[in-house]
Amino acid sequence: MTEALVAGVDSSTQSTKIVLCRAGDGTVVDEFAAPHPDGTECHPSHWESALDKGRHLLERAAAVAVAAQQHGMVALDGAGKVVRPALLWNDTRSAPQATRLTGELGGPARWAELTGSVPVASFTVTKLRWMAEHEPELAARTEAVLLPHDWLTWRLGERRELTTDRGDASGTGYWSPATGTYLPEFVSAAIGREIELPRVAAPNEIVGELPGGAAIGPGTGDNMGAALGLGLLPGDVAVSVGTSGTVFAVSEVPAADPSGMVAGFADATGRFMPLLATLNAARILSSAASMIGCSLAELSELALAATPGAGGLTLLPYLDGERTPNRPDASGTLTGLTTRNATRENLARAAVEALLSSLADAIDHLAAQGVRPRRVLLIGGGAKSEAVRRIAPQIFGMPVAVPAPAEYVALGAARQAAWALAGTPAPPVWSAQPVQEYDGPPTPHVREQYAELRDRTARWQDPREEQP
Ligand SMILES: Nc1ncnc2c1ncn2[C@@H]1O[C@H](COP(=O)(O)OP(=O)(O)O)[C@@H](O)[C@H]1O
Ligand SMILES: O=C(CO)[C@@H](O)[C@H](O)COP(=O)(O)O
Repeated sequence: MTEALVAGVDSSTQSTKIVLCRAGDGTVVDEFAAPHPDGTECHPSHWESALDKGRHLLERAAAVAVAAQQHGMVALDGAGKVVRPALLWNDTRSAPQATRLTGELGGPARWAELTGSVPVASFTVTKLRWMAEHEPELAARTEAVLLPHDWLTWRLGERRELTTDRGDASGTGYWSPATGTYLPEFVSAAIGREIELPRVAAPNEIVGELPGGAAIGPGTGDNMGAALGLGLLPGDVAVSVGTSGTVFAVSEVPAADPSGMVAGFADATGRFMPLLATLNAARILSSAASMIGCSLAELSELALAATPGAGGLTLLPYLDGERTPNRPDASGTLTGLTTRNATRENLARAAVEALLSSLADAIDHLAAQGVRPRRVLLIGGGAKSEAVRRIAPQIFGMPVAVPAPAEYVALGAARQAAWALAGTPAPPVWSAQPVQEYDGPPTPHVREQYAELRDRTARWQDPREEQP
């Protein structure tokens, strides 16, 4: 009898990826990828169209599950129609609403205690408030709100029931990882009334079937999917260089950081997942490559040809504002430029060092919450860069393990599908990917250069922020 196949979807900011795997050990037998519009808002129909192009993989699966970019606001009317393009995790227009909601509902400490996080513009709850203030007629038509993975799962299952999972629910700002319950008063504070929220399914629950009978798992947020796909263990810290930069770990206890740096999310297996997300990551590299007029591969070679510190050239990579730290109005800044260091190599190096310094700050904040990395795993599209791999240990001050490039978010979704199919208490044990170790001499002066620029610009780029 041929072994059952399972399919996992990753509907992320820039593209849709699907893997078809053997349910028993996760061996990938087929893959698919298709771009969809990125930006900071996107009509969900584009995600569905991209997914439909890969439906031939889903039709070979006995079970499927969808992981997707977190936080996006998919507002539905009473007939289940999308009322507006989804505002996405990287849209910063609701930053003022995040500030107001934080103050109205007890301040950062209470938000952290009740929801695990202090809301910034990424969080769904702030987008609901933005819509209520700026698009009242659309808010009045909104009868339910879903996340991107919820909506795709609902559409795949022929709209049987609105469901979500703990992992993605924990990024809304109106669900509590500590109690596992919704906070309807937070939704009412945002949109002015209670609206329908998806039921939070169990981590391995079958929540629907495809027309051909394949089971559909609950799905999850993309970072929760990546943790499941990596088989992240306590002590591991994942650093993902995708459209977003994320630093996360799995934990047996919920996090609650009143500073707002660490988001206290839930994972996809019933545990917790403290996480920091930056708005700028892989696109720091593509922007630098565009400025220099080179490919990403050439950018890597140029960066490796320069010396640590880029001759004093330092980039603050807040190209679209920044989420962590919460500086939505910031912009990128290049400093230290002289006739001596103005080279393509130094600009490429400064871009890589900016990306990695930003992520090193995130690792430090996670450690301050008690999550000290035993091992750092580097994943995401940006981890394909040899310069990123070789410079990361120097900036992080510790060795870095780079698993073989794979679509870990989609793999995690496929593993969840296999878990739902098996109905076992724990997810199936899948073969771990081989890792390549990178190490190098620490270069603390690079982070000192970065920290000085980061802190100096905070004083003049974000006048709204309270200065210490
Ligand atoms: N060799 C490379 N060097 C640097 N960046 C890369 C490389 N390959 C892909 N990327 C970048 O990785 C990003 C996509 O990574 P991915 O993890 O798939 O992101 P997401 O999950 O947000 O779609 C793109 O911005 C792309 O430019
Ligand atoms: O907002 C977050 C995490 O809180 C982002 O990680 C989004 O989930 C987008 O992920 P990618 O498109 O970068 O995978």
